[in-house]
Amino acid sequence: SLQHSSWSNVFEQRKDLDEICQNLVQDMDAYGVCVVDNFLGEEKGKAVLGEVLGMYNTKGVFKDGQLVSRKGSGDLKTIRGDRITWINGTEKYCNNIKQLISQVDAVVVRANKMAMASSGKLGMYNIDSRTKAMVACYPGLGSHYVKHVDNPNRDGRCITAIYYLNLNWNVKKSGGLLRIFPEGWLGDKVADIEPVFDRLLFFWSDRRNPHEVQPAFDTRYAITLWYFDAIERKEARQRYETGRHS
Ligand SMILES: Cn1c(O)c(C(=O)NCC(=O)O)c(=O)c2ccccc21
Ligand SMILES: [Mn+2]
Repeated sequence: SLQHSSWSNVFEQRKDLDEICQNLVQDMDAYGVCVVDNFLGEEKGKAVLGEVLGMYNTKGVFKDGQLVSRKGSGDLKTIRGDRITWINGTEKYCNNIKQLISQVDAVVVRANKMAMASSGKLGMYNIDSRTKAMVACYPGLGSHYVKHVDNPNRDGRCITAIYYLNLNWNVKKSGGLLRIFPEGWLGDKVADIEPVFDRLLFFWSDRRNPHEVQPAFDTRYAITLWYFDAIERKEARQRYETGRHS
């Protein structure tokens, strides 16, 4: 269909795949964090957003947010935090999300190969699989995510990729800033990432990148993929199977 054919040239329209991959290899070497703006372009980005909104408005798809306490003005309010659902992209009405996932896969796989050839840090990994896509929504009202490390204990995940869907997001008004505290950045430097529409973010999933989602006051949507290193993943499975897991 027309929609399908327009996907094939998404990179020609935006930036070509090679440029994005070189950018990723360099930034992961230098900072351990990489931001790619206008990843899909407005039309495709809006198509993905439309599918996410459709899912969000379909009862039972998103799990209820965890109850979190929000230090209000003195009183302790409990609010519902992030709401998530896991998809592999083959579900109904997810064709554009599926295409997004395959575009991110294409970047990660190609950058991994490029880094192996140029002995970049990304080349230390052999990325051969990933998690399903986690679609997350913060319902506003101060919902947030406490400072954490995605993969603190070598579960196999080496790169976190987050695609943000929030049109005209203004952090001053709506909060929801992602603050990363990169280990090794001198002083108390932090990376503040605004969750703006059609932005794709990559960062090392391990202890190099503790991060938090600051309180959001409007609904905040994101799609996250975690990419596995083959060896670390195999070792994690072995530990789990022999019950030697922490
Ligand atoms: C909802 N949500 C998250 O938002 C982040 C996270 O770090 N998000 C960063 C961001 O959205 O900018 C997570 O890391 C996470 C991990 C397990 C379950 C849910 C999770
Ligand atoms: Mn996280």
